[in-house]
Amino acid sequence: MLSSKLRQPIVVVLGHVDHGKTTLLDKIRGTALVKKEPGEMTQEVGASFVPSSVIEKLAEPLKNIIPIKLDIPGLLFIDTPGHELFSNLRRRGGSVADIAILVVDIVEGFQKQTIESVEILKERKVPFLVAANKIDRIPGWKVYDNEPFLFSFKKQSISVQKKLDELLYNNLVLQLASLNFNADRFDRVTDFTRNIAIIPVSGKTGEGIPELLAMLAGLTQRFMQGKLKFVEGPAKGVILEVKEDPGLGHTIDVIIYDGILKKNDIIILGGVNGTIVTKVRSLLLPSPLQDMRIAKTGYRSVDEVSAAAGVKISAPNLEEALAGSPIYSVDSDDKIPEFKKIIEDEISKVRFSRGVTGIVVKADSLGVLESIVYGLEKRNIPIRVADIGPISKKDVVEAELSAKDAEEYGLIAAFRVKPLPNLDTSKIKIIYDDIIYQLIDDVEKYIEDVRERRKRRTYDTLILPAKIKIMPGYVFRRSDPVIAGVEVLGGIIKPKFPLITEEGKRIGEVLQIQDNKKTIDKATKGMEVAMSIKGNIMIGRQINEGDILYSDVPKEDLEILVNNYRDTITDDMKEVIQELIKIKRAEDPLYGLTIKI
Ligand SMILES: Nc1nc2c(ncn2[C@@H]2O[C@H](COP(=O)(O)OP(=O)(O)OP(=O)(O)O)[C@@H](O)[C@H]2O)c(=O)[nH]1
Repeated sequence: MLSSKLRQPIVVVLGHVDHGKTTLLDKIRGTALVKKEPGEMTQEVGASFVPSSVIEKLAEPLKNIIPIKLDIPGLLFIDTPGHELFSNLRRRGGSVADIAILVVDIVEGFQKQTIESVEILKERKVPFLVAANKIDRIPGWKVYDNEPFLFSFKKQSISVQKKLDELLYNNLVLQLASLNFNADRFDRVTDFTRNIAIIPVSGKTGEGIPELLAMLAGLTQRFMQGKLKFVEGPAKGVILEVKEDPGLGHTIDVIIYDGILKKNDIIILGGVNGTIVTKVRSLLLPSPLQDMRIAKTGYRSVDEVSAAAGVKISAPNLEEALAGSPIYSVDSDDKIPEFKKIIEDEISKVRFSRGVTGIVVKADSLGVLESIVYGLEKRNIPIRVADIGPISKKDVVEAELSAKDAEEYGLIAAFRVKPLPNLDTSKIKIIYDDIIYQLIDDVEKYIEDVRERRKRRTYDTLILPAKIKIMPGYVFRRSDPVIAGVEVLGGIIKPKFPLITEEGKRIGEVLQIQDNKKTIDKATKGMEVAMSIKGNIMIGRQINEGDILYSDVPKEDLEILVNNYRDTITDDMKEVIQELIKIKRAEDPLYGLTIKI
């Protein structure tokens, strides 16, 4: 029988923050719970199983539109949505997840993390469909709880129907097209191998859930027969999370995607300090009748689990187990070296030390480390070391070595890891974040900032605040360039400084300064000097004798002056700064906002 040969597809949920991932997953689980017969739903760790009988029941009213006869046993949903756990569902060259639901708020459309989700799905080669969520928020939408979308849609007013299709087109179809994906509302797709199906749903009201489940089941069954073939042999899986459980010590939550895992099996997995070979002490599943999401305490022990399944493994020596690492069971000791090598090879691709000038990346799990490295490399940020575990002396030394070549790379990007005690990290920068993409953004921004600052860092290259007055009766040349006697009223003026009027209008830049016919490189308060000013100006037009001019100090230069060279600021320069801030604020409300003088 075919049905016994296919395993359940593993489904993940991704999307932008607050677009409704958790609500949608809860609704799917809740809907399934209502429709199930006693004993139909098995308990899992880190995942929820929705059996095909439930999906068929939910899709029954739709049988004329989406006819489904399911051969897969059901769908296995990974319970925690989002990038971080998804990263740990890694498998060589791809993901353990068979299909993903990309949740997008239909009203808000694609946001930053939606695009990042698409990128990460592309990278891991996971097909996806789109849940256009929160349709109940469309103005005028009438709620028909838990109905198939197509039924509820039919009962909406023409204007609401139009609005939905408009939002769907503008916020989803066009956005996906810009990422090179063809997509359409699921009931208009004729070729599912070329088009991504968009299913309008509401995680709040349950509308559209029947179609969402039917599409997931139908598509995986139809297009993934090969991948879903169940193999009776030893288990293959991935470590989702490493935990310390009361009374159990260190355990690992594992997703088994192939084969069967039995109590007392020898298992091989990746550890922080090398591969771990151990023996399954017990296989644990949540106790029956317990909400799987809060199943933290009571577990029941089983003799075996078969793919696909989420299970907690208790075994000796799991303290150093590595989330995101592959895990294999073997049926004979001879095979241990072979699988050890497979795991070592795979892990060494993700953990590396290259000796190039670049940053150091430290993370607490293999999958996350891999995602961060991938994200940084896509932004052309070089990486010297990528590794697991707390920040050590060696990491700091590596970052310091990079900093010698380029200050901006004297940086450690840390994901859920901390420095070891008593570590001197004063010579380098550490950026911490628990959100992968935030960390990548922050790293990129820091590198750019250091570069930007370096460009202007030295005092000699700063444009300093200055206030000058064109002395009446001392104009020697009215234009091209203007040559006039000026009095320095405050600050320091130098050749090449751009000048502005009291109204903030740019009028040219200082060409040369002379004192008693000798060219000088700067003039300070109280000096009366001859100055040439180049620019498209004429005395009598844009400026007049007796006018006051200021140097046009860029915002960054002012910040650097105040932050790094505070002791060079004289009282008269301070006054000029205050006047400059007033002038420049008219155009840039942020000018001088961050400085204190
Ligand atoms: N009206 C409406 N509100 C929804 C729907 N789905 C989710 N929400 C609301 O949107 C907010 C965010 O929902 P979550 O499920 O927490 O979103 P999430 O994507 O899991 O958010 P994170 O876990 O923070 O990334 C909550 O206030 C939900 O009640 C929906 O279909 N309709």
